[in-house]
Amino acid sequence: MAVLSRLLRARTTTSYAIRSFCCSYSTSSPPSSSEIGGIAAPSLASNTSTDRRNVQWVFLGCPGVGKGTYASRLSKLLAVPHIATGDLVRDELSSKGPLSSQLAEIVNQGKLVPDEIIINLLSHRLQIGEAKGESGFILDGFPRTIRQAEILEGVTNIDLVINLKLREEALLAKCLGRRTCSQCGGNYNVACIDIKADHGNPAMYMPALLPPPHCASKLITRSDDTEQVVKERLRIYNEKSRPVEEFYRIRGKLLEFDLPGGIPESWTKLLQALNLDDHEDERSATA
Ligand SMILES: Nc1ncnc2c1ncn2[C@@H]1O[C@H](COP(=O)(O)OP(=O)(O)O)[C@@H](O)[C@H]1O
Repeated sequence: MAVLSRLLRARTTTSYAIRSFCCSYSTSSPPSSSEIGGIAAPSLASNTSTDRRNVQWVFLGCPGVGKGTYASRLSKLLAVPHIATGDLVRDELSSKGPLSSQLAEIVNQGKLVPDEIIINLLSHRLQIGEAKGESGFILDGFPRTIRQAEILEGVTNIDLVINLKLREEALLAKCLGRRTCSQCGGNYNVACIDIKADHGNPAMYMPALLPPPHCASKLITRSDDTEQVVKERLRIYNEKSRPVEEFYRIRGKLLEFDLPGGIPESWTKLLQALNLDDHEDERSATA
């Protein structure tokens, strides 16, 4: 991981040409896979075997789709770190370090942070993980541009990219409904999405995820979750991040996943799509 973090940094701050990448993150043969709906979903066995490196997955999807929710659940299930670049940016903002005023302005306008800054934050996070003995990762919010995807491809192999999808009309409401408990850090959503079936689209119901009573008076909203800023983030996603889906689609790494409804239903279906449903049963049985 230290090598990965150093290479990431070198790759973006200089014109460093990476000729080879040889460590446990090198180009080992891709994990064995089973075909699901024409998409190669990894078999867990290949990713957890000790003679291979751990999973290296990426989550893509519009703001509000739920990348953080599902990436964090998978990270616990697979025992790999969930690394969200949005969280790294928010940590930097709250640290009041030298970058924070520049970052605040960018984030509060819904714009993307320059690649150099994001890669430095990510490299630093990977180095800390290395020191703690972490291996593998589930990236959430990175890469968000073709350039970031190319930089990542230049330094390591990504096994799988999960593209979470939700109907457009639900995304804004879900962003505006997000709340975090300022004390325990728990994430909730006060929006209840109830879309009727129309024009061949099925109905969709996502209940609110309400906080427990002890968090209810401590809820905060992200400063960039206002209607104007979310609309700008959605516009930027379509302009800069949508092409990243195609980048991975043509490389045969993209798993498209339409969220069918609320978390219990979507989680079960996501595990099935990833061939991980047996694994969760085993975990609960041995817990
Ligand atoms: N990979 C990235 N490249 C550039 N900016 C980023 C990246 N990841 C996060 N950011 C910045 O952090 C903000 C919050 O990111 P995130 O929490 O992932 O938001 P979202 O809910 O829009 O997916 C983004 O709007 C952007 O300003």
